[in-house]
Amino acid sequence: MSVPYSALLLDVGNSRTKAAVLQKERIIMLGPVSDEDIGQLIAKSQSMVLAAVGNPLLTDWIRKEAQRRRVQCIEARVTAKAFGISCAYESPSALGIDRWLAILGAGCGRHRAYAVIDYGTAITCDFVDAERNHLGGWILPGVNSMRGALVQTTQNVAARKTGWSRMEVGQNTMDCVDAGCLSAAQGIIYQAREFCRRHFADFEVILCGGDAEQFWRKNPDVCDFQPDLIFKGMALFMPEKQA
Ligand SMILES: Nc1ncnc2c1ncn2[C@@H]1O[C@H](COP(=O)(O)OP(=O)(O)OP(=O)(O)O)[C@@H](O)[C@H]1O
Ligand SMILES: CC(C)(CO)[C@@H](O)C(=O)NCCC(=O)O
Ligand SMILES: [K+]
Repeated sequence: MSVPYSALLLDVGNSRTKAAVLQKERIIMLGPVSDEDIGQLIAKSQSMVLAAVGNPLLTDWIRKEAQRRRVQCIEARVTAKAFGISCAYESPSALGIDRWLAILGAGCGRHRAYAVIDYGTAITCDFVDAERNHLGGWILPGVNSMRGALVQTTQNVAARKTGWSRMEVGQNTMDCVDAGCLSAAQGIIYQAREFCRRHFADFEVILCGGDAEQFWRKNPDVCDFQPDLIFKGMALFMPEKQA
């Protein structure tokens, strides 16, 4: 598939917005952006792809800003089938667009079955077989949400508000919480592999998302890390006319 010339790619997540620029076939990641950055980026663009799961007010403002500046704004949406991949949801529009983009991005040029794990505000894992059927997936709290939920629902468990202990096991409450939440999040890689072994002859596990790198570093032999997957998925939504 030929990827078009140059466009802004915006991923409005639940914690923050991330941007990238698509230049010819290359994705240049700009990282997290402030609302002010977003305005400036839109002003400089001719076209953009928008994918939003968070902050409806900001999303609406982005749409209006694009319209006002006459920037073509393509909104990525989930459909029953796209780029050869079929969606497992009976109501495809209920699937998070970030999940779909990770699925599509990971599917680019891949012929084997795969699992894609997105370590964001929430953690999601989605499975696609070698025939390019999305089988379904998992949604669980992200590491920060896990930690926050523990503090809220227990009397005597305290946790750090920022930063993480890197102890393998804790010898005090806060370290135990950190080690427990990080182990649980890491465990998804092994659970995904277990699911894949039962369902696929051959498979790969790919990680993306704001918290992914640390989990990949601990498990480099059993998974890949592709920080630009969501943007790769978004690039597919650019019409070819700009090529
Ligand atoms: N500067 C930062 N601000 C916010 N989160 C950060 C930052 N640096 C790393 N992170 C980590 O990234 C995670 C959020 O990941 P990511 O940015 O992929 O999620 P998101 O896209 O905002 O949320 P969603 O999962 O809803 O799409 C947080 O759990 C946090 O631990
Ligand atoms: C699960 C999250 C929060 C992950 O970012 C997002 O994809 C979302 O809001 N999804 C909608 C629910 C679903 O995917 O079934
Ligand atoms: K995400």
